[in-house]
Amino acid sequence: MSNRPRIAITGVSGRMGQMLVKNVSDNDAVELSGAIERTDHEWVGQDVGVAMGGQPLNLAVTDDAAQAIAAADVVIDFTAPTATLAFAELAARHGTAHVIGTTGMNDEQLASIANSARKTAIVRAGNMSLGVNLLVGLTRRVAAALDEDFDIEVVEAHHRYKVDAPSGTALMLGEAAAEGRGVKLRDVADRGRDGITGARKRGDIGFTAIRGGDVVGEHDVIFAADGERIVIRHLATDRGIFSRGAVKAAIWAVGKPAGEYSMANVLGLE
Ligand SMILES: NC(=O)C1=CN([C@@H]2O[C@H](COP(=O)(O)OP(=O)(O)OC[C@H]3O[C@@H](n4cnc5c(N)ncnc54)[C@H](O)[C@@H]3O)[C@@H](O)[C@H]2O)C=CC1
Ligand SMILES: O=C(O)C1=N[C@H](C(=O)O)C[C@H](O)C1
Repeated sequence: MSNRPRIAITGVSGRMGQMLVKNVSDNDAVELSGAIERTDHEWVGQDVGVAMGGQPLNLAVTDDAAQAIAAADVVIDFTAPTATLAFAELAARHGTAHVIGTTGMNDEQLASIANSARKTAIVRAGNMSLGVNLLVGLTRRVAAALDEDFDIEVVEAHHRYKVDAPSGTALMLGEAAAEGRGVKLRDVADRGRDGITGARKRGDIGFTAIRGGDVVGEHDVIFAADGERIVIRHLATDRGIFSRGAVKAAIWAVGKPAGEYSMANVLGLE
């Protein structure tokens, strides 16, 4: 009997799901114990390795999330908000740790996640890469050092299939900038300019989203003043950075007390 952490992965046919299956099954320190997809998905019942076009991994894709989550120590979840809420409730019921990469959740959905985190450890981040989580700290510090003569804009670009905007990462960076300035993002966020918008309001934090092609994920935080501009940039070229971060978070989360944690906690950045 192995005592390696047993990891279940949700949405295994997805862009992130497939990357996670590969990283977890290649990692000798952990065991891939569950491969979950939505009911009616054509992969359900097939070996997950074969469904991905590779060698068998001796694990069938299941739509029985309750059973797979109950049998795991930790579930890694990059799917969609409503699915993630249901997985969080299952993880809480079974005391399974939960790593959430899903973005696009509204305030009510985030409150439901916080409720599940009263019963199990949840690591949630709009971006699981080391680089972006370093950038978050940097953005907070630069925003704290500058006054409102510097207009803050967050610009992000992603592939044509992304369904939410601004990206989870853009919102993390916006939150960090607002924290640095000592304001609430909800009071200063300017999202979706169109038409006669009027001049920019001093102190606002603006968001712009570009969608196209196969862009993995690009984020700029711009501090623009009269006569100078600071740009902090992160470019992702490989989804492996998110996936490896999520596996690190999963190993870290096993055995942690109930609560909601960030990647900064996992990476020891705070
Ligand atoms: N936090 C981070 O570092 C990152 C977060 N993401 C986020 O992860 C999420 C997924 O992204 P992608 O993999 O690109 O999307 P995708 O559309 O390729 O994959 C989503 C998968 O979830 C599955 N799914 C949906 N509902 C389900 C359910 N009820 N049960 C089981 N499976 C279900 C779909 O069938 C699909 O396979 C998005 O919210 C994205 O923004 C993506 C990359 C990095
Ligand atoms: O949907 C994606 O692809 C990504 N989503 C995350 C986000 O919303 O920030 C992280 C990364 O940028 C890729």
